[in-house]
Amino acid sequence: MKDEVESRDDRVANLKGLGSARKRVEDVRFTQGKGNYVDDIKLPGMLHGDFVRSPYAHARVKSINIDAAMALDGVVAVLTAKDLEPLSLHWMPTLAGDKQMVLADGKVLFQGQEVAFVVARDRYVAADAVELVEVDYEELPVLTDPFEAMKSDTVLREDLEDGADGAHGPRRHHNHIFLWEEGDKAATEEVIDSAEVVVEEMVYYHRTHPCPLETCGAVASMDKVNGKLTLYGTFQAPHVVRTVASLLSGIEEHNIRVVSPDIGGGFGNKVGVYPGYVCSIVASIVTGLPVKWVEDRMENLMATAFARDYWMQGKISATKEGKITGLHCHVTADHGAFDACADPTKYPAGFFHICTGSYDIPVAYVGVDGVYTNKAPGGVAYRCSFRVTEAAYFIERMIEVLAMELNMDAAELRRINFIRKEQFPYQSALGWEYDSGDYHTAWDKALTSVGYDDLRREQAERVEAFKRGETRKLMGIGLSFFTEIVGAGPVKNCDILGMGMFDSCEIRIHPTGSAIARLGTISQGQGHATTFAQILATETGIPADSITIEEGDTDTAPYGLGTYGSRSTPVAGAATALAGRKIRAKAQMIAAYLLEVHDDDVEFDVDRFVLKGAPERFKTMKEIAYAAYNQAIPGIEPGLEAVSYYDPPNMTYPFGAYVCVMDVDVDTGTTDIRQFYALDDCGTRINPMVIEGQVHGGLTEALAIAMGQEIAYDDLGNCKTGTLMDFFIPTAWETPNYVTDHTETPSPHHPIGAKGVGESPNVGGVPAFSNAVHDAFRAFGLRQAHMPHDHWRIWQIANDLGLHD
Ligand code: PCD
Ligand SMILES: [Cu+]
Repeated sequence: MKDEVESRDDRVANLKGLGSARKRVEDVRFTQGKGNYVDDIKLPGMLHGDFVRSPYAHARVKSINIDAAMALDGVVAVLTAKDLEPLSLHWMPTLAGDKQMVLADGKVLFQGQEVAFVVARDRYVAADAVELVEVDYEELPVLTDPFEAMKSDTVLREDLEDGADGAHGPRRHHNHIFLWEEGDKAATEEVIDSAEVVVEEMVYYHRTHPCPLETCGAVASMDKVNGKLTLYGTFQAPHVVRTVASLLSGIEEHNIRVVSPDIGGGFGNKVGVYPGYVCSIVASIVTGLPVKWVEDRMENLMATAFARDYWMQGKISATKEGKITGLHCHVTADHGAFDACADPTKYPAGFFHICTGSYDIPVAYVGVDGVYTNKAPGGVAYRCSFRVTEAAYFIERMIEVLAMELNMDAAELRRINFIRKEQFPYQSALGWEYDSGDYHTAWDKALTSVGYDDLRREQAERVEAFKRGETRKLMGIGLSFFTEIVGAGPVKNCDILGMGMFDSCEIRIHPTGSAIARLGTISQGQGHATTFAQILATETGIPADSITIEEGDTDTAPYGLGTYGSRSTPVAGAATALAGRKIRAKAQMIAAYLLEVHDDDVEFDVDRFVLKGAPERFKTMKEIAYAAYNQAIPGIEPGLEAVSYYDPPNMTYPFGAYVCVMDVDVDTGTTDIRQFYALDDCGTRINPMVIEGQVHGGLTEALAIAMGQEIAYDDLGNCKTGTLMDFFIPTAWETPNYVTDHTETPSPHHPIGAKGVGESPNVGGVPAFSNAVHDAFRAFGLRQAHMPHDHWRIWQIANDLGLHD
């Protein structure tokens, strides 16, 4: 009997439960070319769609002639707004309460906007036909600057001109979308006006793009005989897509099946609904054949959701000793042509009001003005839970600027303002309740690990050597301490298009003691098949290797709001733990019956229920599972299944301390990252190896954003960064070696104490990289220089500071 001789440690190890560095089970498939992505789906008779897109950023569409395209052999249909109008599908609702043209209706508002949808037997024929569609445009004045847009007579959204009120209250101007405010404005202004020290700065977080490896795509298949629509796609929220598709098309929701197969990275890009999805569905309904639409890289960069583009005007006040007294922030948010921002409905600026950061700031105010311009719509998280990276960048820049003004060490300034351990749960001035944290411990650990004092000494010597003309390289120490807010989250204040942001897990234990669990979330590479099985292993005593995790098929998975905003662990992870506990509760009754004792006389131990005080008498979970299906147990129904829907009482607040040490070449503007240290605290850690992978990935995206990646436009609204020749994606060459570390402060309200981690490295990483660049020039008076810090811009900083003279 192997079981009896196995030690308890062996049994724990065998589970591969919480805390074990279990290898990612999905990688066997991915590394052997066996992944199944949208473009791998090939259905009999499948047609292919491709878009005619606008070359202009703002133009009236005078006419569209499809004759030549239709005449091309292999072309089945060319859809324009006129075809969609009778179905009321020429416009669609956005996640932010605005509406967006599916196909150009009278005019175009950004370069790359969808004008017509060609459907052909072959992807290449479709592309050829796109060239044959003749569109007559009349160019209109282009607005690419949100400050200009708010003054201009040019009306971008003619459809809204009469309506004074938008989805989030009154609009001040025809190009204004909303003003959203939080905090006490009057009290904040009073504190700042009478403060001993005040600094003011404009901090710009430029427009960028998630640019996942796999672009967005969908395959729609309408089975007219049975009235069933199947939609495969790169969806980060498959259930929401099903509900929206049902509401828009009128097809009953049980007749729609949405499947997210393997996804090659999401990063927020695949949260929203795009015209390509709608057009594939319509085309499949019209033709009766499956229709595939997969965008190419240029289309992805130019037309699907961008991220950031926040102009943040800040004021921060403090005492002479450096105690912060107030924070004021006004944001001008460039949303592009339609407000398609992916945020919980009540928060048009996401969770930007986490911008007081990790500091105990007594009073604060934030106001965000959303503005229309002739740029692509979007405003997605891109590895940050709804505008949290903007907020963290803002406060971490303001802290640095304040430290300069006070002539103080920036690490010390942070230390004296951190929320103290005993203040948690902490109520922030802008309304959040931080669940738990221990910032001082994390900060001290980080600074000790990097040898902070020695680094500062070396930096000071370097500045002296530079002044003596002995070196042309400066040294920057980039500090960042961040608090994230993830796990949306309480249904009472977070919903998307009216759907409360709970999440779910359903588990079914098979007679032989293995299991399948399904969740309302969907992995895009995060490793859910690995980690969620670990939660269940610890909760149910069934080894992770015996549990299949399935996500993404709305016909089988319980309803959930999907994966973004690092919500899977805080919300679906909690549902998973609770579903596991329901299994365990039933298993306890079965075990007691089998052992012929009272329920309370048995207790759970790793993978079994043992008789209290007599652990040699036990029933393993395997035995219990078998009994659940094969014995008639009085008062207990057969089977072993559970489902849990979880509405979190609060969000979780992971945090971290990052340090980036960088050498900057004053003459070439090139940078060399010597060291990058990242300490993350995400509460209870499910899988340390997955966490490390998440941190490496997130830091590399942060590096990209801070050091070169941007979506840039010229004055005519031409997108200048529509290919990977111009849009920076770091390779192994630019990417430094990261040192990761952690502290572990559990969330008090999460069943297993876990917080999210996927987004943290972006939120904390961007300010660390950017602060390093700024810090290198601090001795020469640099206060604020906008990202991305590419070589040319760094060279310019040096030049403006007179360092080339
Ligand atoms: N404590 C803890 C936490 C966590 N974890 C792990 O880690 C991961 C993550 O998690 P989270 O944080 O919860 O998150 P999720 O929800 O899952 O996911 C999401 C995220 O995720 C990240 N990561 C990643 N990765 C990959 N690979 N891919 C991708 O795509 C991605 N994305 C990105 C993003 S961007 Mo947004 O969407 O923007 O909002 S959001 C996001 C998983 O697996 C989990 O389990 C652990 O272990 N522990
Ligand atoms: Cu965000």
